[in-house]
Amino acid sequence: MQSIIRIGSRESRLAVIQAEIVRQAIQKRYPDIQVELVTMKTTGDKILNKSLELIGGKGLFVKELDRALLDGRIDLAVHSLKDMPAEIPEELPVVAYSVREDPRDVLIYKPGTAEIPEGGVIGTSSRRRTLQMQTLYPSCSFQGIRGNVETRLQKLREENFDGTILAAAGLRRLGMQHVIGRVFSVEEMVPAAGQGILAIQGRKGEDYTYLAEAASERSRKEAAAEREFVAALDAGCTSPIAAHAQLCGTELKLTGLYYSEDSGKYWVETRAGAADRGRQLGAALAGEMRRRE
Ligand SMILES: NCc1[nH]cc(CCC(=O)O)c1CC(=O)O
Repeated sequence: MQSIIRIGSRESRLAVIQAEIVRQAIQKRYPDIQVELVTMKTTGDKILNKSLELIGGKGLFVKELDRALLDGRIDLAVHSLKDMPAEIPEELPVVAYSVREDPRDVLIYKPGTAEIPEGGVIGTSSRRRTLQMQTLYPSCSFQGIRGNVETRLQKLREENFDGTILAAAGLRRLGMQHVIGRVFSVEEMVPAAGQGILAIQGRKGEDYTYLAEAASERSRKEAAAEREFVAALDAGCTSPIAAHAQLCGTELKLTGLYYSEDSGKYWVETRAGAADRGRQLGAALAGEMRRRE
């Protein structure tokens, strides 16, 4: 085993905390190995003023780390699984999935308030969240809000927003769960595929048995079903298609959200299948929902 392990991550505070979770898990098991974080700015982080759609989508947040992994400047990269594109390069597979943090989305009210007023303005750039919020808060309007978690909370304080929606996972990892106003159930607001799970990416053909204790089989199974559902239906990174799976014993329960660009309607459905056949379950639910359109 190597004497030093370098873990790459984006520079945001949340990304560093997430990489640190993985670093500590490895360090705890292998105290004699040096485990280091290497942070880097990604194209997606540099161009915050343009919409993700214009600049080329999710992949932008991972490209620089992919390159560093290929070059051997880092040995692992830690990502929020939900930010990873459907197509992951074959040479850079996900070699472990973390235990899942709270997968739910939450609503944060403007500081000093405890509700969204009639006709209020919700800050979100996510079509998935906007679509489901229109059902929950039909009188509200929606405006884009971008940046990392801290920036969005700052915009909520200073700009004309009555609320914003974030992932509970990110807030909890940042120790900022006190800002949470309302927690949405995964049925009310189907989370993004992979939400709350950290993906640890490595190089093909290398031995990553040292990650065994940092990895969750449960997350791997849930992620397989969720990501297959999205991959089977997805038109692109800004599509509102969403999925959430829960392992219950030997069974996986998968909830999928399917959106039709033609009709502007969406459907949420749940289906169960064998725990070790997550991909088949994701594909089956996707096929079923597409036919229902
Ligand atoms: N889109 C940004 C992003 N990517 C990952 C998280 C944190 C939650 C997670 O790990 O799934 C967030 C913040 C958010 O959506 O509120």
